[in-house]
Amino acid sequence: MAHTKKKIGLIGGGQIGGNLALLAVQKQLGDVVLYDIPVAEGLVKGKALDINQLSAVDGYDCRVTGSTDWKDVAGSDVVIITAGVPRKPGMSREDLLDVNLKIMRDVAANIKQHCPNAFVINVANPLDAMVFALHKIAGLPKNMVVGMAGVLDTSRFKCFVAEALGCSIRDVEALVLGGHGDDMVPLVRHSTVGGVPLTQLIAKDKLDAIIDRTRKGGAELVNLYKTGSAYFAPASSSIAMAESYLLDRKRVLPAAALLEGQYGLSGYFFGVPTQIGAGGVEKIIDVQLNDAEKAELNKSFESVKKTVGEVKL
Ligand SMILES: NC(=O)c1ccc[n+]([C@@H]2O[C@H](COP(=O)([O-])OP(=O)(O)OC[C@H]3O[C@@H](n4cnc5c(N)ncnc54)[C@H](O)[C@@H]3O)[C@@H](O)[C@H]2O)c1
Ligand SMILES: O=C(O)C[C@H](O)C(=O)O
Repeated sequence: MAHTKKKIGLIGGGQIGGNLALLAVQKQLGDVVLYDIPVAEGLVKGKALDINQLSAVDGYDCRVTGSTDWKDVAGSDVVIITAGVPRKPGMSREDLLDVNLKIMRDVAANIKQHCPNAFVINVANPLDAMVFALHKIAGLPKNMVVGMAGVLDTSRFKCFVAEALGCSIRDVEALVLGGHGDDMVPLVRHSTVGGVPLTQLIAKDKLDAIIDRTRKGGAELVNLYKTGSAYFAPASSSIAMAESYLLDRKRVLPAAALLEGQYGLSGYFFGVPTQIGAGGVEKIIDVQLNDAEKAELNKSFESVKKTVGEVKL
């Protein structure tokens, strides 16, 4: 019988990779191949077995295979890359550039060979530079390559707003643009709670504190965990993007996409609102910004350009 279930290739079976596999199965998005390097064979085989046994309890019909062979990943509809080292307290994401670029060279070359038709979501840091390298090395069409950061950064912002107001997180709408770094741009003017502008609900000093906490949200988790970085929320955020592609939901989600003139910027992957559906990144939405917002976005873009400038392919 022909294989009709979707196939999800997860590259990296660490903290985020394992959670991605669990979520993909729980949402019954498709069969999963959890790939890692040979030294981590027991880890991916163990996680696969453990999740498959949970499936029996809960009645999920999607299977996870733990593998160290790219041939098993071949033909995936979606590939999510979490292969890479997480930072430790005191480090910036940019400090990971050399070590993670080495890993990305290997991963991107294998994607080119084994999964040329997949929608590929990169999660590894430094995010915007890694997705740039991935796109160059794998040679995939621009609409089929994205970086996950904006969904997570926006989700953090919404979480802090809901906490500050004591309101349901469901009614918080917000948008964080820019690179996945400390100068990301939470767009307060475009954020609402139940349709009411956020600026009417939270005093400026409190809002500034929320913006600051959002910008440093990754480091807050790194300082708590001490041996690595966030993994539950990053996994959920990546699955939201994969799901929108696989189910053609056409959700509008912030993602690092290749800019070609939007926001007056070009040539780099950068966090902007995108529409993700069966065509991958089907649209990039050019939000109208005022001068102050534009200046903040340009600053964030310069930071991304600087890091990408250090990428030697
Ligand atoms: N974009 C974001 O918002 C975001 C959020 C959290 C973490 N991250 C990044 O995601 C990455 C992974 O984080 P984690 O917590 O899962 O780390 P982790 O250390 O738990 O897992 C990483 C896995 O990658 C594997 N790996 C190494 N080289 C590989 C290769 N060549 N091919 C396949 N797998 C390989 C390792 O063996 C390890 O199992 C880090 O770079 C981290 O900074 C990004
Ligand atoms: O902060 C990190 O190093 C991991 C990730 O980018 C995050 O924002 O949680």
